[in-house]
This record gives sequence, C-alpha cells and structure tokens, in this order.
Amino acid sequence: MASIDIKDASVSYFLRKRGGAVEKKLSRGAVGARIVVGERYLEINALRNISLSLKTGDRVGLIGINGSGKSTLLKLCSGALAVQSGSIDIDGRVSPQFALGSGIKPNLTGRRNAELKCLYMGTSQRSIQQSVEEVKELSDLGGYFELPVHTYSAGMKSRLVMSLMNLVHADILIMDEWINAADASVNKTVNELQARLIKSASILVLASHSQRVLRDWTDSLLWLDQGEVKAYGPFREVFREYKRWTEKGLDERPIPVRRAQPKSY
Ligand SMILES: Nc1ncnc2c1ncn2[C@@H]1O[C@H](COP(=O)(O)OP(=O)(O)OP(=O)(O)O)[C@@H](O)[C@H]1O
Repeated sequence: MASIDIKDASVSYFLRKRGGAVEKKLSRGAVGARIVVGERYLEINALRNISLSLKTGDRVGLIGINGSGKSTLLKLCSGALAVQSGSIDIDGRVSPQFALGSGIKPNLTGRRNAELKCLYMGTSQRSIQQSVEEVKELSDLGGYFELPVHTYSAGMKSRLVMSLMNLVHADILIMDEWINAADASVNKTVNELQARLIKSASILVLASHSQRVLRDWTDSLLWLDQGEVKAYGPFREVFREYKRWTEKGLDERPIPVRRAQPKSY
C-alpha cells in the first residue's frame, strides 16, 4: 500500500531585500503567495499548514493561480523538499516527473540516456539491453534514439522522458504540467505514454492549469491559494468553485503583502 501523509506542513522561501519599494511591485497583479516583508529579508510563505492524506487509488489534481504553491507541494510529495514545520511521511517508490526530466543529458543519445537511467536504478547488466529496447519502442523515436538529445524537438524529448519514467514502475507518480508542452503532432504518443504511467501508479499527484488534463486524469482536486488549501474534494465541485472565483477578477484580491513583526534572521 502506497501512502503520503502530510500533517500541518509549512514551507517558506527567504529572499534578501535589494532595496526599492518591493512591496508595491509584488502587490501589483495576481500574486499567488503570501509575502512577509522583514527588515532585510522577504519571507515567501509558499505553503502554510497543509494537511493531506493520500492512499492507493487516489488521483489528485492541484490547481491554483501562478505562485499559489502547487510546485512546492509537488516537491514535498516527492521527498525533494523538507518541511520547515509539520511532518511528511511517504511510503512507496516515488517517480517525480520533473526530476527525471532534469536528469537527461542533452549531449548523450537517447540510447545512452536510457542505459544511464537503468544503471542509476540498479537494473542488472542482464536486463539493461532489454529495458533500453523497451524505451526505444515506447518512445517511438526511431533513428533519433541514436542521436544526441539536444537535437530533439520538445515533443521528442517528452516522449523519451516519459518512456524512461515507464522503467521506474513507481507507486507514487508526481507530475507537473510541462508534460503537455509537447507539440500537437506527437500528442497521441505522449498521451499514451502518460496513460500507461498513470494506470500503473498507485497514487497520482498532478499539477496543471488545464481543465482538460485534470478532468482526464484526476478525480479530486486540491485548490491552493497563497499557500493554503482553499478547497479539497470531488473534481466537479472544486473546479466549479475555482472557476467562479477566477472569473470574479483577481485584481480585486486583497494585497497579500504584510510587514513582519520585528524579528532577527
Ligand atoms: N526557489 C525559490 N526561491 C524563492 N521563492 C520561490 C522559489 N520557488 C518558489 N518560490 C515562490 O514560492 C511561491 C510558490 O511557488 P510555486 O512554484 O510552488 O507556485 P505554483 O503554484 O507552482 O506556480 P505556477 O502555477 O506559476 O507554476 C511563489 O511565490 C514563488 O515565487
């Protein structure tokens, strides 16, 4: 049984102030995070008091405007980021899609990248060749599999990344939206690979701005705003509420910048 158990977790990023009326700049437009202005530092409260319990079978979509904390929560769920307060327990093999994409070596061929991935995962020498051929077939890259990755289009790179992810056999799949950046001509292959990945995972956490992607792959939504959970529940209900909220116009939102009580960093 795979599980993710987050209790009362908070994460902040700290930025050194560089002078100027920073509060004014930050308060213009739609800002997703709450920002605390200290004497010398800005504290960006990316996640505040998040509690979330996921188990086998859960398919959760993360929604929220830019900067509301979705990627930060994905990083928490994948174990790539530590909480500053609260706790997180992850049980199961995690495959964070964003981390895997960043592990690709552009100067090496698709084949060599697949071999390295196998070595990294501890695949036995006996099985490496078979796994690499599996990646080649899944990715449908043909001759491009033998060329350096920097010669690939965005869609080709997506196909390679997702075919490599299929090797991991993850219990917990963590996906960020860039996976849909593939160009229209390769969407079918990319979607097939994505479907295969999602079906084989026990838990899915997927952040996206696309209603279609979320509707296709998730059954519940967690809506983040200024790092807090604004709603969590069945897809249709939460999405309806979120849509109504965004249509009201974000310009009228209260400014999320506040001054810190004097304290030393
Ligand atoms: N490394 C970092 N250093 C400083 N601030 C950061 C860092 N990463 C994220 N933030 C800030 O934390 C807040 C939450 O960011 P996060 O990337 O989690 O939002 P998001 O909901 O994924 O946004 P988007 O929809 O634009 O991808 C934002 O205000 C962002 O500017």
